[in-house]
Amino acid sequence: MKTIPLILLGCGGVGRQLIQHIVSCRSLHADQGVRLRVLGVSDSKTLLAVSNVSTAELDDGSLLEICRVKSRGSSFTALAGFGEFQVFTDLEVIRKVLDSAMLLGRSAGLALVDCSASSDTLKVLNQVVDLDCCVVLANKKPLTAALEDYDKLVSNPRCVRYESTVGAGLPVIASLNRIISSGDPINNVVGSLSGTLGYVMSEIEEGKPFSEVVKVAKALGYTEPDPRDDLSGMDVARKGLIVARLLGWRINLDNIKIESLYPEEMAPDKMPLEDFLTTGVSSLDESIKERVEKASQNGNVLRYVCVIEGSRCEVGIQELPRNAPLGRLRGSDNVLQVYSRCYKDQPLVIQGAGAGNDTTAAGVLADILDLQDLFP
Ligand SMILES: NC(=O)C1=CN([C@@H]2O[C@H](COP(=O)(O)OP(=O)(O)OC[C@H]3O[C@@H](n4cnc5c(N)ncnc54)[C@H](OP(=O)(O)O)[C@@H]3O)[C@@H](O)[C@H]2O)C=CC1
Ligand SMILES: N[C@@H](CC=O)C(=O)O
Repeated sequence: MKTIPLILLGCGGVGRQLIQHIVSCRSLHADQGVRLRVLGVSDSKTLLAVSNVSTAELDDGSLLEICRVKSRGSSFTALAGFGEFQVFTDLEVIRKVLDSAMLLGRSAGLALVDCSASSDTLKVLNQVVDLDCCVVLANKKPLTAALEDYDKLVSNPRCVRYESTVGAGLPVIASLNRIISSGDPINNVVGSLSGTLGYVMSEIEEGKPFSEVVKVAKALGYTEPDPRDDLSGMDVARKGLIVARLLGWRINLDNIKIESLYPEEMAPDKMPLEDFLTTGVSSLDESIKERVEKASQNGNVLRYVCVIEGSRCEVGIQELPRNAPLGRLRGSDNVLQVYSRCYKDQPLVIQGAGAGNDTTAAGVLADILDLQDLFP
């Protein structure tokens, strides 16, 4: 039986769902001859990990209890004395991850799985890459950091997977990689890549207020921890950048033209999230309703679109015919149209649920399993 030892960073909506998937797929994975050995799980403050990473693992009871505690909103300290694990805080967290990577990297192997929404994980991810470990990301931020950090992170492509960063569980990165490695030049990519903005746009067409549907999108697990990451277009820009860099573009986030749905004075550094959700977002209801109605009078709908073409990478609202491929999208579905030599007149189209904890965590799990040939 193959074993994949892993440490999970981030135990929010996606991280917890990943743990649930790992536990519920035990017998499926056993039939496939592979076992996922979870050595540790962290949130923003604490890492719970086994002391002997060469032989031990967090048992399923402990993993499920970790999920229960975090979904109640409690901290990991509520688990003191529950299972056979040690508690690491502050600098000890990185030390434990790096010690594990040093010990396992060249023998049993280690996958560091980033389901956080933090930029702070970049350093440890790059350190474990240097130690011959694998990394799997749902978190877009490390991949959208400065080019030199990105280059380092993806320097050993066989050991890096990040399918869930674009289109959640949809096979976007894998499909693009196949086209690229076959020498088929990709000329143009157009997509609707935000589950949140897709959901928001199609719900306001039904007459619901913007502020209300933003809150529902958050409750459904579609938004980033701060939904302004979605509404500013920044989350889509990150996905655009990940795709553009995969296509070989040497660009950074500030080379992307981004349209925000809220004014500068509501930005995270100027308005607390709570104020944005209680008063800020509802002050936008009327202007967004007018924009949607104007498009509707022209027989059109509004969609938030990402375009990567020529030397242009931009994300913003477009008014599109209701029956256009992007206009027909409903709910949190994403669509990506890829034009290349082989897909010249009719694009390759990848479409389906593009957000949500279940599909995102399923994408992360599939990425981990995809690495199995690198493990003994
Ligand atoms: N939901 C979706 O549809 C999709 C999400 N993603 C990505 O998945 C990631 C997770 O999203 P989601 O689960 O919704 O986010 P949550 O906010 O629910 O969870 C984030 C988790 O990361 C932890 N965390 C924060 N900083 C660090 C850190 N420095 N080290 C380790 N852990 C940290 C948080 O800790 P604490 O609990 O202490 O706050 C929390 O447990 C995001 O990057 C998101 O963009 C990607 C595709 C789709
Ligand atoms: N917040 C994102 C989640 C997936 O990346 C979205 O709405 O698409």
